[in-house]
Amino acid sequence: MDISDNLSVESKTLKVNVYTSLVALSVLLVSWIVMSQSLKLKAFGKKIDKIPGPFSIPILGTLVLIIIPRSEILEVIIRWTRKFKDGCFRLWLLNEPVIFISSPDHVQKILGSKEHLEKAALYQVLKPLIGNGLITADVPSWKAHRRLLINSVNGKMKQDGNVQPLVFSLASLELGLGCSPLKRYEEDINAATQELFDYVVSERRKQRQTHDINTNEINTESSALKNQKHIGRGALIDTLLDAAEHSENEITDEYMKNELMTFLVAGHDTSSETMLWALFMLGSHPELQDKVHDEMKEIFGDNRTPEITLDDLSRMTYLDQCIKETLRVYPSVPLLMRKVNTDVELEPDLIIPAGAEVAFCIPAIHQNPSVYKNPKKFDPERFAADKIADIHPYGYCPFSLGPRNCIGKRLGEVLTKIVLAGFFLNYSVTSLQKPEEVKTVAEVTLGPSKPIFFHVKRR
Ligand code: HEM
Repeated sequence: MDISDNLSVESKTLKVNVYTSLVALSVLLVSWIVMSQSLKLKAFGKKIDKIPGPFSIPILGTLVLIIIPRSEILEVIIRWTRKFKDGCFRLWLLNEPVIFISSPDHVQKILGSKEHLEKAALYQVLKPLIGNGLITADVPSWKAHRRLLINSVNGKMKQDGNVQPLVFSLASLELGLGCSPLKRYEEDINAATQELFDYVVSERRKQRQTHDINTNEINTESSALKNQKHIGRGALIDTLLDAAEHSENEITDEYMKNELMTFLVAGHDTSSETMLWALFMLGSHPELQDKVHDEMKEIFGDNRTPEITLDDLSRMTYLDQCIKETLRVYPSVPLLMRKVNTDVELEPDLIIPAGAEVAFCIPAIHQNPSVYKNPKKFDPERFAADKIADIHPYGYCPFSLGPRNCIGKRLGEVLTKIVLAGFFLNYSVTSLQKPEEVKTVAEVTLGPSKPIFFHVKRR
């Protein structure tokens, strides 16, 4: 064996040693990461378990949830809200904790804060449908886009005193999409809508270009003609296209379609479920329905097909109370969820640890007996002008509250009101089932567990 053989054996041994050390180091590193993660999780779990809740076991979580039927789940959550101190309890969904809160002061601490704007992981299920639109957006892009869109949602209504066109473009579609036969074709509708948006975005872009060329060619000082360029603008799609023209906004076609889909999804079923529940409640309380009809007659006299204006809507105070009470008893979005970024001290002995997911069960918040006397009763008088101030501002949240509330709140209210106003001016309705016979099913929106039947009569 010569010296070069020795060197080659030594270098092989050295290589083996380096590999062994690297493998050992990697194993150590991975074990350290796993251990520190599991210690963190254990510490996190311990903090969560300081919050009371129904019986749960490690890994499998709160087992009882498996056997509760879908139509009972809301009632069970409301019961737990009443059972646990301060209306706060934790559930374990397998290994993932969720903390439910319901007291208005606690709700305010999270929804009212600028700190806790992040949505919970559950919202990811909506991403295939609406991508990074406002509802599912992460906080930085939400901030940029919310600022951009808010004026186009509310501004359009202020410009057009007559709100009827809004209803024809949105609510007629709403009533169609909200009804159950079409639910069967949901996938096809979604695919077709995406295709439609492709078409709408590209056509609108072409139209705008042609219009820009024409108005530039006219080259006149007439302000009327200059303004023509903006006729029809102010719609959501134009706000997005305007923003896309300024590259710093990074508005892609994909984002534009997702945002249009977000507004369609967020605006339609919510408003149509509200209309449905309002019909059901007023159809079950004929004396309240008569008051609504009297109000319509007072505003419109014998005109059965009026062009309803914003001014007319502001005079419909009793109908407004009925819609508010409908949204209290049947909030069309039953569940909101956030992830908190810092520890939140709800009470000195009740702390939500940073990183936890918090759920707001709106029906449970709306049936809090310390906010509402006799909470099960449908009573529009709660929202009369001289009583509304008695309601804690965070005890009523059908449109959520705080910085990340519903951007379409005003539009949703106007749509619902105008459709119901037209209806009660011309028709009377009787619900063929009693309220106690119809249960609710909480999905993304709050629907009835079975079809509701009405008898409708022309007045
Ligand atoms: C009665 C009708 C409506 C109800 C009850 C309602 C309720 C809500 C609620 C509770 C949220 C918060 C969701 C969450 O935090 O996860 C929300 C968000 C939202 N709503 Fe509505 N909504 C209604 C109508 C509308 C309409 C008509 C539009 C659009 C034209 C709309 C667009 C949106 C959007 C885009 C968001 C996300 C806002 C953001 O994260 O910044 N909503 N809505």
